[in-house]
Amino acid sequence: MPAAVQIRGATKSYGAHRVLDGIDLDVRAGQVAAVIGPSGAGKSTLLRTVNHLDRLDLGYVRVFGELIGVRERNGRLHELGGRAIRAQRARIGFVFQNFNLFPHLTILENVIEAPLALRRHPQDVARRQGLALLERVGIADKADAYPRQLSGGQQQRAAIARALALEPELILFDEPTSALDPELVGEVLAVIRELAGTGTTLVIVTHEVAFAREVADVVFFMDSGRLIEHGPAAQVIDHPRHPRTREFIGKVL
Ligand SMILES: Nc1ncnc2c1ncn2[C@@H]1O[C@H](COP(=O)(O)OP(=O)(O)OP(=O)(O)O)[C@@H](O)[C@H]1O
Repeated sequence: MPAAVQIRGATKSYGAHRVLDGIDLDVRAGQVAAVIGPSGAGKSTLLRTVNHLDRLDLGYVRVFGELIGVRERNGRLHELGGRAIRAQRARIGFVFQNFNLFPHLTILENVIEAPLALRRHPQDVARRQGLALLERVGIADKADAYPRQLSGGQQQRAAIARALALEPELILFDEPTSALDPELVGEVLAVIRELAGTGTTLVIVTHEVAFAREVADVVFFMDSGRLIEHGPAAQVIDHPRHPRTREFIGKVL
């Protein structure tokens, strides 16, 4: 079975600033992976390359064996077209820091938009499945409300329901709780915790190191565009080997 996510030689610069510097990373199918590290380390950029929201200068990403955003021809990588990239993206759930719900659609409409447009599910089937997902994240009573009428925690739970609606085998979370007031963080982590037990592969960029230790099978510590250390959560967080990891963990825990 191919790795759920395989990243090789990921390198990317903005101008003279090398944001990703030759990263190799593997996440096995069904694993929960957490990516931690200081601000500016390149965590979000790395995550965004996994569904080609950001493009690599060098290296490649495979998701379940398939090259993402590029194809190989004559030993070189060539960009795929927009339609092919969108089709790949539809198979990968993505939860953004700032929810990214459509403001003009109700919560239920947000959740069923992709199944209706991409999977051509009949309206009643999509609505039934959408309501079940909202039930699962605990906001079924908000189905007909608009995003602005919900708290940040409720909006993020709606965004998770939306990510689940296409039944992805892989879900990427980009700092899902960092835009939330502290008292709302727990309700979103509870939903992610529940997902972590279901066999879906999750990759979570997070500042919540204690949460990473609790749910992650594998933790990746990044600094200055490099992958410094990785391994089981108990090792990387409780017994870090690298001095830079030790310094970071010492500050945040
Ligand atoms: N579109 C962009 N243009 C220029 N620089 C960028 C762009 N996106 C990110 N960067 C820079 O790349 C570096 C890595 O950013 P990234 O958001 O990936 O880090 P991060 O580890 O996720 O940080 P944080 O935890 O603060 O979100 C930062 O120095 C950031 O300023």
